[in-house]
Amino acid sequence: MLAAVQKNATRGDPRSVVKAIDQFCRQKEWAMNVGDEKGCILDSVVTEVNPATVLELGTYCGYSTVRIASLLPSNAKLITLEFNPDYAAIARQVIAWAGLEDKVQLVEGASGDWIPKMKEKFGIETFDLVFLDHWKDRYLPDTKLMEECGLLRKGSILLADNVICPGTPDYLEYIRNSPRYKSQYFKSHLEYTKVEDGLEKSVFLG
Ligand SMILES: O=C(NCCCCCn1ccc2cnccc21)c1cc(-c2ccc(F)cc2)cc(O)c1O
Ligand SMILES: [Mg+2]
Repeated sequence: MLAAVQKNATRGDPRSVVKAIDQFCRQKEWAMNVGDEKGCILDSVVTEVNPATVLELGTYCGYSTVRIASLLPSNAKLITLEFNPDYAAIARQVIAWAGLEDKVQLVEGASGDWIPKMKEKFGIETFDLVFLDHWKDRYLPDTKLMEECGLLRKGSILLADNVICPGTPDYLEYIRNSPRYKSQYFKSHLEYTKVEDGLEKSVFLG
């Protein structure tokens, strides 16, 4: 995938990086990027929220990192967390090829360890937008952890990938029934397939 980006995408052009990855995943080999269809929904939410601070849980190869960072205002910060060092190494190169390294801080480690340290380590007060795309059984515990650590403010937006496939039933149950969130489901498809999937957008009400 990285070779395809370096071969087919223009340095400093995030859109060409996104296009090169999508082409590779359609023509050569499937990969678990959010993809072009759900990616358009992600773009519209990022544009609408126009966040100053973003947390992405699950960098993978940096596809959604590039999509988000390319839409951020100049002073905005995106912190992206990746557990797998091999994925992180690839993502750093993809993000650099897109010319977005100044907007992105890639951190290696587990969400459960890093979320409690966000304030002290990165001088973050609260996140305007959180994109959840990591282990599906961590969406719920990490959302509760973010609440407990005071990382969400009235109006913070959570956008969760894969709420249908692979699925995050406990997260959906919680977020859709909690009086502290207003949720909306964006029906779509699993990246590069016809299988149903979707994004759940939730506003923290404080
Ligand atoms: O598993 C998925 N993503 C998570 C990958 C591992 C994340 C690890 N990680 C990263 C940061 C981090 C921080 N703390 C702890 C752990 C952390 C995923 C899977 C599918 C999928 C796969 C097969 C299939 F047949 C259908 C669908 C599609 C997606 O879009 C996905 O996102
Ligand atoms: Mg995903």
